[in-house]
Amino acid sequence: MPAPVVDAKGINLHLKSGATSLHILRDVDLTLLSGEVTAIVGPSGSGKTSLLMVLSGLEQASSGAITVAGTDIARLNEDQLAIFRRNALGILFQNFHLIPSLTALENVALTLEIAEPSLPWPEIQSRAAAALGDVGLAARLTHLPSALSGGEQQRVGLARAIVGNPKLLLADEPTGNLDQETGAHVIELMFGIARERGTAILLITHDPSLAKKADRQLRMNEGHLSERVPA
Ligand SMILES: Nc1ncnc2c1ncn2[C@@H]1O[C@H](COP(=O)(O)OP(=O)(O)OP(=O)(O)O)[C@@H](O)[C@H]1O
Repeated sequence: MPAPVVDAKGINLHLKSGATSLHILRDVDLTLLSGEVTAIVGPSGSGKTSLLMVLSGLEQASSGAITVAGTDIARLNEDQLAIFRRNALGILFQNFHLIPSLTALENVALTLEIAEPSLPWPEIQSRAAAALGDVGLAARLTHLPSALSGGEQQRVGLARAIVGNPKLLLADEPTGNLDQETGAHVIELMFGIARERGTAILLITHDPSLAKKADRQLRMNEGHLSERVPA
């Protein structure tokens, strides 16, 4: 059996809020396999985003062990973590975070250029265009974000997240700003691309109908992560 993309064991996260220390993640274990889509649901403030922060190395766990794509991320310094994020991770946010002055193609190309600076520019452009084609935006390459619908902007975000072929795609409420139908379309594209390429996906969502489309559903409650028993 291939090694999991994410192997996290006994993760605890304490954060300071003024004089008090909050226990945000409590003995979290998580294994994510290549090509598998896992959804996390749970109440607001239960620790879902915090878990994504820890898995991406943006927040350091207080205890526990985390291996992502074969790398023990606790051993990496800030510079190594930045390289790890560029090479192994794709991240999709609720707010699309596109650069407003760059076209769809330039937004995706810029990410690839940063991740793989040695690639020749024509190859960067053709891979960025292919990623936009994969999300159905081949006819929108030269549009600025302001000339794209919300769903199209999030598809540019998805193209940007997958253009470097990450092993792990982290998506935090990626459909939160979209209507139900548009959101479902983005999710289907995302799941299809990930399954085809063997990317592991961790999706945070408040929408039970989207969570149901995942291979596995987990529930975060007060920092505890458990299997979700579907209603
Ligand atoms: N930098 C921080 N310092 C102190 N506390 C924090 C910090 N970031 C998050 N928290 C707290 O950690 C808890 C978990 O937050 P988190 O954002 O992970 O929840 P969530 O489940 O993603 O919520 P939501 O569904 O509303 O996005 C919350 O109580 C939050 O106030």
